[in-house]
Amino acid sequence: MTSISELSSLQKTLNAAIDTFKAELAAQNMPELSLNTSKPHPIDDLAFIPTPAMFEARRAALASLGLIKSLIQSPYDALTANTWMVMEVAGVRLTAEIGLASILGDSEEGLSIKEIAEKTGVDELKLERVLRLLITQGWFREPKQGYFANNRLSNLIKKGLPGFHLATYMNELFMKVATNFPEMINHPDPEFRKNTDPLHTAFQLAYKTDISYFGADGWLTKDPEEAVKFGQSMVAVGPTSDPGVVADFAWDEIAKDKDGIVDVGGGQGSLCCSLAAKYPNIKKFVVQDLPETREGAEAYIASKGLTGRVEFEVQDFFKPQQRKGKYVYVMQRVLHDWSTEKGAIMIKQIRDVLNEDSCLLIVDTVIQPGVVSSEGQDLVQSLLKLNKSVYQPVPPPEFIPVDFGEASRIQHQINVALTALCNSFERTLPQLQEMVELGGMKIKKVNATRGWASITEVVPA
Ligand SMILES: C[S@@+](CC[C@H](N)C(=O)[O-])C[C@H]1O[C@@H](n2cnc3c(N)ncnc32)[C@H](O)[C@@H]1O
Repeated sequence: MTSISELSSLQKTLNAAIDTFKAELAAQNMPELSLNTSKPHPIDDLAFIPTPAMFEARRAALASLGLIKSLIQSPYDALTANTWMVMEVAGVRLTAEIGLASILGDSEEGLSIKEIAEKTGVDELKLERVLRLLITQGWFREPKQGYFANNRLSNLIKKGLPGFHLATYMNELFMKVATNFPEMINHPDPEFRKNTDPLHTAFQLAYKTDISYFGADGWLTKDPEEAVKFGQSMVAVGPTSDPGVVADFAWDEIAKDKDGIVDVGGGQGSLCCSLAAKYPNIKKFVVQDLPETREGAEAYIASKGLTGRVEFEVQDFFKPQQRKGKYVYVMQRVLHDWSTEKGAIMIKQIRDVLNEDSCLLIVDTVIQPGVVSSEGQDLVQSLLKLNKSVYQPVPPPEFIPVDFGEASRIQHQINVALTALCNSFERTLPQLQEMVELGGMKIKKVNATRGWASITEVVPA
């Protein structure tokens, strides 16, 4: 592998990906993309689902762009930029907390830093420094010197929008936890290092507590306000995977002649609400979670106008499952919070109520390795072969890692974030298999979706 062929190959993949992306925009009569406007683009709609070709072109473009950046950038500059990346994360939280995006609204000319300072009460010179840093990373824009306006990214963190919860609660939680993460992994006590329970994590170190974050006696249970904020943040993670989960699986077929869908550990019910809106023939949706989630879930379900069709019920997923019948049980982003042994106990509770008319779906990411394929396939050929209606991922082109590198960043970020928060993790396929088998079940099929989640069909062993 010479560096010149690597760069040329990535450039070719990038060009093919961008050509496809532009052609898909044009085919859908969508406007050109721009970061120099306060207007959102139609593809920014949280419910937007790209065509399979557009989705794959975006993955390939992000993967090649990420690698081209690493190839071209001075490695020492990359190290230096990484050192202070944390200030960008802090800067996004600051702008969300002071409501800057809401203040700027959809003004194209923006507001002067003086007006912004008056409206937010924040020192203008300090804020200007933060904004200029954020602009280098695509947040906000400076239409004329000293004036700042929203763009497609900053629009997402307006108060009341899901992105606001990511940029505030989730941002702060993981900023704190991240500070102690190296100490967790490389703890002076070897017993702490080896421990895989949720009581030996960066969370306890950072928050100086001896309770776990999740669980019946955990941090969220003891603080209902915190539980509501966490629930809102989980809803906010949804748009990165929900549209694909809803669109890329035959939910109406699997739920046909069944009593309904039971979302075990379903949080505020965002998945059930999205499914209820798309599949009117599915009879009933039940969101099961801990008692402290009820208030937030019922408010969320009501806000979607789905009270009655989607109902909340209390169910501890470590205790025997109360719903016995012809149900499709779903566990989304739940097993990844627990060790393999605990996950197997949760799976066993479902297995105990399964009959020939019911089934279990696990919705979680399946972690792929970062290995670079030496026999990558030409992206143009792969895109030409894509089925237009049923989503199937394309194989990685030459020099693009199996996990599509930058395009799988969120999966890997959450994988490490889970380790830091509760000593759990996203699973590779063999790791998922191990947990499912320990729970007395076996994997029937793994279905890819346009997003980071896979839908794994699991049946009794
Ligand atoms: C990471 S969130 C996932 C929520 C939802 N499934 C989603 O995809 O947005 C994990 C959920 O598990 C719930 N949970 C934690 N321990 C539980 C238990 N013992 N029984 C039932 N739910 C529990 C939490 O309240 C939280 O809503």
